Amino acid sequence: MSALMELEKTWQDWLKHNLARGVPSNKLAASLFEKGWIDAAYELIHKSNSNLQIPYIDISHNHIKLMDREVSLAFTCHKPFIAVINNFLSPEECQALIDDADSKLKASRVVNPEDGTFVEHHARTSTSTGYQRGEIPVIKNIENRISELVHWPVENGEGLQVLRYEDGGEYRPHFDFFDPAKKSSSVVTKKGGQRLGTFLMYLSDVDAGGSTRFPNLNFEVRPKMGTALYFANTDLNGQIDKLTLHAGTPVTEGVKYLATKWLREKPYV
Ligand SMILES: O=C(O)CCC(=O)C(=O)O
Ligand SMILES: [Fe+2]
Repeated sequence: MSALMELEKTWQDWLKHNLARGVPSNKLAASLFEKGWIDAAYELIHKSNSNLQIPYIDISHNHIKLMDREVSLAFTCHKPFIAVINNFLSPEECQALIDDADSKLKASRVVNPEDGTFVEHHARTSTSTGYQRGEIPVIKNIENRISELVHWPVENGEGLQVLRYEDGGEYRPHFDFFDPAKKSSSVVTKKGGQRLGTFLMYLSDVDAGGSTRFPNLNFEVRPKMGTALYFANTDLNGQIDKLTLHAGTPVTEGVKYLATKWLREKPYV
């Protein structure tokens, strides 16, 4: 049954009326979303020819059959949109990424808000390495799987990054979106536009610490090998959402490996 068809008659009339008078469908979808009718909001965006398309995960079922893997939703949050996806990667895929990345890791960098250059910073104490899209077969498969799950083209993804956090390693609270108010924004969005979503994959189990924490939302996701965490950095109107402030908390026992894929508004070429 279509989620739009399941809406109460008064809301269906409201929708028809506003569409007829030319209100953009993403604006109407945002109102549905605010009301908690997430499926209906996404269905509206998906069915309409709205210019603003956004990545979305179908949360109508607890298990999702993808082309090459069945995954399950362990946690969802509506505003901002957040989903924790279990069984997204196999242990073999996690190990293959770790094995390939291990010899290439270098100190991680962050974007300098003043000029858009990448610089080392005490707020991000991990080592990492970046890949081209499809650089090795395991990455190509994973990128296709992400694309299928979030309904977003592979071409709009930045290259995968693999990170390693050792004892005390962390990524202090930050946003992944580019703030239009910052000087660097025009430089970093030139290629691909805004970072609409963040797709993190935990490649290792960590004995203690190493959660991804959302300080403004009061929860954290603990790392578990093969689990993925997706969150939307902007709302349905394309506005940056400051509730997405997040951090990788210090690892206190063990080693945390993480793969990060940022999803852009437009093709990232
Ligand atoms: O380490 C984490 O859990 C968060 C990583 C992160 O925020 C990022 O790579 O942008
Ligand atoms: Fe981040």
